[in-house]
Amino acid sequence: MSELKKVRVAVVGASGYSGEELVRLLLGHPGVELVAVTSRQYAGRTVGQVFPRFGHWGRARELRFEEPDARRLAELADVVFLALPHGVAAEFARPLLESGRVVIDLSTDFRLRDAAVYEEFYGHAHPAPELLSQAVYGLPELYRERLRGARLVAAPGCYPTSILLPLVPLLRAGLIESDGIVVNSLSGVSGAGRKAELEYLFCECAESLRAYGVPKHRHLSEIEQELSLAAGRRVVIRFTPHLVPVRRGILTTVVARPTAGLGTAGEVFALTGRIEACYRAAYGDEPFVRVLDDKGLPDTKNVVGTNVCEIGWRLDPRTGHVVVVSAEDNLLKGASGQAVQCMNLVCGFAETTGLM
Ligand SMILES: NC(=O)C1=CN([C@@H]2O[C@H](COP(=O)(O)OP(=O)(O)OC[C@H]3O[C@@H](n4cnc5c(N)ncnc54)[C@H](OP(=O)(O)O)[C@@H]3O)[C@@H](O)[C@H]2O)C=CC1
Ligand SMILES: CC(=O)N[C@@H](CCC(=O)OP(=O)(O)O)C(=O)O
Repeated sequence: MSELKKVRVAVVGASGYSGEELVRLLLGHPGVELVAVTSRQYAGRTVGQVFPRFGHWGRARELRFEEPDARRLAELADVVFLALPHGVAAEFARPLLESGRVVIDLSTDFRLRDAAVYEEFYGHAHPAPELLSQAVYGLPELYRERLRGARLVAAPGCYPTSILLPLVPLLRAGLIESDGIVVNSLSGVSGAGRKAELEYLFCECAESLRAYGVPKHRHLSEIEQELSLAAGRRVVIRFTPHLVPVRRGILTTVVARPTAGLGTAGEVFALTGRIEACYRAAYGDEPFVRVLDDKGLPDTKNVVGTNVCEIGWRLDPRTGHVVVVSAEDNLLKGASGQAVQCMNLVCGFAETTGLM
């Protein structure tokens, strides 16, 4: 990619929470020019008017939200980010891809390989099944090589990222059993999007905690798809998401059974070494995954505002389990930061550009 010619990028759904983060990251990205942002409710207003915190950027004072129009976006931009509700994203992806544009989709529309699984979890037929085979699952730590030069990127969900990063290396290495895995996740309220719905009003969720999506949250579809690929056999997990009264951040706790015994001090010592080596091999060189040493467990305050997923773990010889904890910012490593990381790979920029 030439130093002089910037990649022209657009964000569809730029007034939502993940769209806002994309705008912030792309305004500061040295390799791109943000040429268009869309919002139906704010069309005509500048980015600086809608998001006063961006007002110090000259570009934010001149760039105006516009009505979403796929044909116009295809004329203006080389790369288009879709930060739209699922279903709507596919409607934009199809014409943009037909016009030869790169699409980086943050919704669930292209994350599943099998349209029948989509139908099972989303309750309706897939809106563009013919495009599924060309989508690359946008988790760079797993699919880096396929992302280079991809035309359609399906950025993973926030819960899936927080679950796949800790679990995939252990499954691939055969260090844990693929059955009986239990996962609990806690999400900040921005995970639900910037919409006015009763259950997300301040008085409904402040100082209160609740589980939801039990027993079959829609993210199970992509989580089990990717865990099954890692294990080489069908994996079914028990997953319970919770809403917690913070603005952003996800904390996930995974409990799994090691394939090796934990009955003696020697076995504990041996498995400790194998898990350490496994994570070192998987993430030792990764810029956005931080595996903590045996004194630390993840804490969302250390990752909110960053594109980092933190992972920590403990063996529990008393019950014969391994407990792995991860923390990430749902709007960054769980959404927009990861999408920009993918764009960097697609466009040939250094992977950390605009994200450090
Ligand atoms: N929030 C999170 O933590 C994460 C979200 N995601 C996914 O990313 C996508 C965006 O999420 P999020 O930012 O939270 O959503 P928000 O609800 O905050 O924002 C949605 C955006 O889409 C626009 N929009 C909504 N409906 C339409 C439509 N029919 N046509 C055109 N534009 C529309 C809205 O603007 P306007 O109404 O003004 O047009 C708004 O800009 C979703 O698919 C979500 O599931 C993925 C990972 C994490
Ligand atoms: C707190 C909350 O409501 N979270 C959302 C997850 C949002 C998200 O990650 O969106 P995708 O489905 O596009 O991945 C939920 O549970 O549906």
